[in-house]
Amino acid sequence: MTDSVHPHTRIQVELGERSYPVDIGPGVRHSLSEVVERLGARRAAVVSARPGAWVPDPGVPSLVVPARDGEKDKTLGTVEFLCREFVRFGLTRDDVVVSVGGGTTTDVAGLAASLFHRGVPVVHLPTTLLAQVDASVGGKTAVNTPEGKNLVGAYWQPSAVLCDTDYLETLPEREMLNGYGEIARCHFIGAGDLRELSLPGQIAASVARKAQIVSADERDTGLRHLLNYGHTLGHALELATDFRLRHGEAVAVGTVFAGRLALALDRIDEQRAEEHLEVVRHYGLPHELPADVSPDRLIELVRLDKKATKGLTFVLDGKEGAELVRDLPEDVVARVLTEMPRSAE
Ligand SMILES: NC(=O)c1ccc[n+]([C@@H]2O[C@H](COP(=O)([O-])OP(=O)(O)OC[C@H]3O[C@@H](n4cnc5c(N)ncnc54)[C@H](O)[C@@H]3O)[C@@H](O)[C@H]2O)c1
Ligand SMILES: [Zn+2]
Repeated sequence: MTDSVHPHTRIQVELGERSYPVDIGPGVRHSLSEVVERLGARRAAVVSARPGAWVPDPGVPSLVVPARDGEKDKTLGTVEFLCREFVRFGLTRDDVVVSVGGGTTTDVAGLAASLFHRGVPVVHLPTTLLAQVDASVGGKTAVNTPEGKNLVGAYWQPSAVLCDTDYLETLPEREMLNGYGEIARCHFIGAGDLRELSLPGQIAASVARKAQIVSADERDTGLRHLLNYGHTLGHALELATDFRLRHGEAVAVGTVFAGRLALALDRIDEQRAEEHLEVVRHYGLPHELPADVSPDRLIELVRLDKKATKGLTFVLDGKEGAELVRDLPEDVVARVLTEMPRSAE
């Protein structure tokens, strides 16, 4: 609560010396110059996918490098392009990289920052709901190769994240839904019921839960699995529909499925399984399997998921909360998939 002009919420990601604040609220982008000053940076390279008017003044000499959101440009080629721009500008390790854009831009700029001079501080200004609640927080950065998504990356924690909710004013409805898919899954991984909160409140609560999980397991060797709630089937659905379903939509269907699978395995009762459907529907997200995907195909894709070490592995709700459950019986998974509600087309 340090911004004198705009009310905002601050969530601290606790990681010892690498701890950082995530500020959430309308207008928080304007505190960029304070953040840059606190970091002691003399210059800033601002990688922005948004129009110039949305890029706040960093308060120091800066270079704005135009970027494009989207998976197509989330490549090592873009990382190289950015690094070369940084060199030409004379950016040093004592300066700062700023990203302004969706999760694809925060990912690619974050990776460039991690590599340039073996690591320059980075400040993210995520402009989509998904990037505000998920991609910009937690320090995972990555780019795609033609073989697959997020195959090349690094852990590089930002020095600060400014989630300006004003950015969301221009965000298309479908992109809002995409972010709600991640907010909905937070309900089942310990964030509690966020349905009655304001949008900034929902973002703050989702970030707070992610911050707790990341603090406990920065390098994804345990608790961080929880963030994949709904994602195992979600990833399979994205692939099976050739990305016709957006990530958050696929995660929403995966969340409903996770509830039904946990019920089938007697881990939760019927009411809790029903809550999965209610939460997903509350946010206006899809809850049915698309008509044209077969359970067999989905199971095949789940097996290929990079997070699945062996057998069928899902993050499932239970009496003590969600946890990673390995080696699930294939016949049960197949039956629950077959019994899922189906969309008409
Ligand atoms: N690093 C992580 O921990 C992490 C976590 C989750 C997701 N991700 C990554 O995030 C990416 C997805 O992020 P995304 O959903 O933001 O996608 P995105 O960056 O492609 O942006 C989605 C769309 O929104 C548009 N857009 C962005 N901001 C806008 C605004 N303010 N107004 C209007 N339009 C706007 C973009 O032009 C784009 O068309 C994926 O590549 C995924 O791998 C990373
Ligand atoms: Zn996700």
